[in-house]
Amino acid sequence: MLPPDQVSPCANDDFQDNQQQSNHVKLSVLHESLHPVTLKFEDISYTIKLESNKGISYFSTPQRKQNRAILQGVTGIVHPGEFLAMLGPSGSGKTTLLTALAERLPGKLSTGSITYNGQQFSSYMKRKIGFVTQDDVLYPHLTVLETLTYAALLRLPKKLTKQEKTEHAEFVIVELGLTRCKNSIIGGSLFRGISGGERKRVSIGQEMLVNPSLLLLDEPTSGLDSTTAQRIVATLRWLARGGRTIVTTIHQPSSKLYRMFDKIIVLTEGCPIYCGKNSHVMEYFESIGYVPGFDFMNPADFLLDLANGVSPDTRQDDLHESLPKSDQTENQNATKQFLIASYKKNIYPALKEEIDQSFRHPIRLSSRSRDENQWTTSWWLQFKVLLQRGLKERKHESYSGLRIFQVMSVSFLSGLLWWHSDTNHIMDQVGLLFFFSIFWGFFPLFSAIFAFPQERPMLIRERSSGMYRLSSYYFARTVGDLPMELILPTIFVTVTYWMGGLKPSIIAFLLTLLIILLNVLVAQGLGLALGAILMDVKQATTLSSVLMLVFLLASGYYIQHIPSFVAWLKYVSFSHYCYKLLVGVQYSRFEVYECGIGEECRVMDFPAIKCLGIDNLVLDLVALVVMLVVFRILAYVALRFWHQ
Ligand SMILES: Nc1ncnc2c1ncn2[C@@H]1O[C@H](COP(=O)(O)OP(=O)(O)OP(=O)(O)O)[C@@H](O)[C@H]1O
Repeated sequence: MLPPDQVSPCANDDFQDNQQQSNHVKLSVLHESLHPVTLKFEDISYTIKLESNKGISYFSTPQRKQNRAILQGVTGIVHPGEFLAMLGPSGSGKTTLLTALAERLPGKLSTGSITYNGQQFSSYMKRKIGFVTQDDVLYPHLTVLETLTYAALLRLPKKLTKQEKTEHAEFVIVELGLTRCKNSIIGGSLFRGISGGERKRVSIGQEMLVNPSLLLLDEPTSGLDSTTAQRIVATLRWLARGGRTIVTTIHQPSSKLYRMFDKIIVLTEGCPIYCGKNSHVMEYFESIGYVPGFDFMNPADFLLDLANGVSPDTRQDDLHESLPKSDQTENQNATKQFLIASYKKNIYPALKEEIDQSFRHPIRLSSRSRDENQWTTSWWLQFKVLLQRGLKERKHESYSGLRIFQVMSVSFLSGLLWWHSDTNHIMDQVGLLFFFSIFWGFFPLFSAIFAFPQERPMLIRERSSGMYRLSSYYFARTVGDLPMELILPTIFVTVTYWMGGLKPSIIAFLLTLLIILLNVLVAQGLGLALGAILMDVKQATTLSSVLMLVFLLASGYYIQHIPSFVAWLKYVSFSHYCYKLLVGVQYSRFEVYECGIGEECRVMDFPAIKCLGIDNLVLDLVALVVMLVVFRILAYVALRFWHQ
């Protein structure tokens, strides 16, 4: 396999001759762009509203929202096969521009337009764009190989077999120099995994896999050593030569790296001061009076100095000499203003003409491309892969010893506390049934709240690139949680039911278990819905604790004479239905208990049970099933609202 920097730009034929058959398949998918894209952006301006408070006191009145221009009049064109870099000081708007080009800005552009082959952004284009963000959003418990293999399975087209997709993932690993750490876990904030540079390469690899026509990268070399950075930029250049359009932001490239770009845009405070061919940049600045201070200066350093308003010592004209030298900031601002004005006068007209020219010959997507299935993989495959990935990622969490210990210890303790209670101690027995309904309401509810808010960044990233349907993700996530959600209550009920001396009947035991499992699913559904609606763990936890407290009190165990104007509360409490069903299964209509010495009373007349009224159990069952469906639909709708 040829290293990327040795690949000739037009060497597709040589390539095919030199590579083995298997490599040929991988390279053809990775190297050649099947749908070249010309990216044009014209007069882009983007403004955000900032809310500022005068003081930091809670009592200070909020000031009016201020507008802040982040981008102003940025124009450019990048053809297939070109590699464009955005340069500029920190805060100059590079990331914002890149995000705008990926159509992922949270707000709308104030002015300007972005087109892809002369057409607006579409769901078709969404799948042709690869976007590598500055922060790597990766699953911490997966290995490098697993991360890239799952991405390959989800993102590569249906026509490739599983084996071929896996080989692609392996190929990208070799290509990005990740072989040594391919079996290491990614790692997170609480446990160490691969290094920051390796994480960045995994993020790039995920996007490389899909053979994007337009690849946008936010600082792909930050935190990397110069050799690795060079290798990555060489790979990107190689990808560009395959007919892709590649745009990257870059902070402080070495001169060697800098020379690999075809075009550059230099930004200062959101305004462009240069946009065009890399080979012409020095010539241009020389023409307006700026040359590097010394012969071997890195051009990138020179440009960054200019973007910061720092003019080199050897300025050839004395245009600014009249400015007061003592005031450095003013001087720098004047330099920036001069550079912006020069751009508008000298570069913008030519750029505009180039864009207008290319608009006359818009590249039309072939009807085949337009009609191409919106999704690269089937619903079922997406579901299977997401389920498998979710199980792997969350097995530490779901099957954590701590969680199992928590449930087992509570079940043994409850078994001991209610040890062989019998019907004669009916109050205790009813208490155990109520405890079942409440414990298996709280536990799954609070576990489920975290599901969607925690996975949101990943979902945003993957859905933005059209990786899978929301429905396949939703089903995979909920189904993946089921085994542990159901195993733990099963163990709990088995231990506590028999230790607690409840009705010694297999049927009664199985019915009790089924009711509790249904209760668990309802509580889990409510947790998922609250998490998905609020998308904030803190708010969802607070609301859930209030709800559970209301359910606890309104279920009919603690208070038997609830005032009629709040009595309806029990009808919205799933714990109430669960408790009622458990009591109904445990006691038969004509069962008696010892209510005094030698005195027998009907169980149905026991105050707590009488108040509960255990007739119409079918209706209670229906209520639970309806809640199960409604909460899950609600969770899905809320998720769809957040991830349109
Ligand atoms: N949502 C926002 N709220 C407040 N300020 C914002 C927001 N988005 C962007 N900005 C501001 O816009 C400016 C440009 O931000 P951007 O991230 O695009 O810069 P950058 O050139 O990529 O910086 P860096 O190189 O440090 O990543 C910054 O000053 C930033 O603080």
